[in-house]
Amino acid sequence: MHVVDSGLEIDHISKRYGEIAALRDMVFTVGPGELFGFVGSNGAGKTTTMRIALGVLAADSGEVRFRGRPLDLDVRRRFGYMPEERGLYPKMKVAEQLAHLGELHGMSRADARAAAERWTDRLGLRERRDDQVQRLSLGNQQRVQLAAALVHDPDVLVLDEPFSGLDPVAVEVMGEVLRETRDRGVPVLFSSHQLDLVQRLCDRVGIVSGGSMIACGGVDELRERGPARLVVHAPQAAPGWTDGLAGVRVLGQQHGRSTLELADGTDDQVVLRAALATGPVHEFRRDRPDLADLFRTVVTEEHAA
Ligand SMILES: Nc1ncnc2c1ncn2[C@@H]1O[C@H](COP(=O)(O)OP(=O)(O)OP(=O)(O)O)[C@@H](O)[C@H]1O
Repeated sequence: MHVVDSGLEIDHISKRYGEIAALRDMVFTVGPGELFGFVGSNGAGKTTTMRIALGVLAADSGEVRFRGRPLDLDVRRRFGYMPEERGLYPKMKVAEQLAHLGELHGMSRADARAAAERWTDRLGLRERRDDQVQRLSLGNQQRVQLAAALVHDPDVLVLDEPFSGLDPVAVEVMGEVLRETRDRGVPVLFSSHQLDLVQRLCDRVGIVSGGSMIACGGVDELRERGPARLVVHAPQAAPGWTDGLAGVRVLGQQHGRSTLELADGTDDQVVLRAALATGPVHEFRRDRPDLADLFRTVVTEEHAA
């Protein structure tokens, strides 16, 4: 029988903490070989979702499945997790700690040591292998945490804000490792407040607000849903040059470069002619809102509803 790998399915999860409804009917799927960015305001429910996805917290209702199976201990052992509250043993040495975690996930001692060596190399921690974790900088502790999530070659990777506090080089390395992991067919779910990074890295993104998924889809697909924009660089145009153009809203103007939002059906050639009437036009291009704009729009609409 051919079994379709449905990846990690979060199926209508709800969770209350007393009076607080942390999650209401949360639904999404991270397919095999998919890098999924989970974004939302503080307190939106990302960490709660991830903890339930890993089986470290129980849902009030709904189900999490991996490859069609509800979570049990065997399935959970094959998960890799980077929690928000970084749970490493502070006094243990880096390589020792990683090998220990590998063994806890069922690896032989030799395999666990080899994996610890491989990941410390890959994540630029070679020089730190024999340091106690508590002596490392926060960014390096985070690299160890990523190594800890990967050391047993997991089938699923779930990372709670893996990019926060990393320097630009570490951000690149982290991004590469996530893409490589995805390319091996692993579903990768991570949360972040760095929307530019999510836009650049992810295949799909989910925007969560008030404990529910309010927008979910391919990054380009979500951006396409937003209103069209024009970027116009007309250095001699005075502020107000678009006044009187129907369906045109000015989003920003700086150094002769205007970002305009066009209502549906607006003829951009009318805008071009108006720009040319001011003098030379060095740039004229269509654009779509980026993820940060989209986030602001959908979260504001949700709050207003
Ligand atoms: N142990 C707990 N006891 C009571 N309330 C909790 C607990 N953990 C989370 N909450 C509440 O549940 C809601 C969701 O919190 P959660 O940590 O999942 O959000 P988040 O999206 O991860 O936020 P952030 O971006 O700030 O990390 C919030 O209202 C939070 O205050």
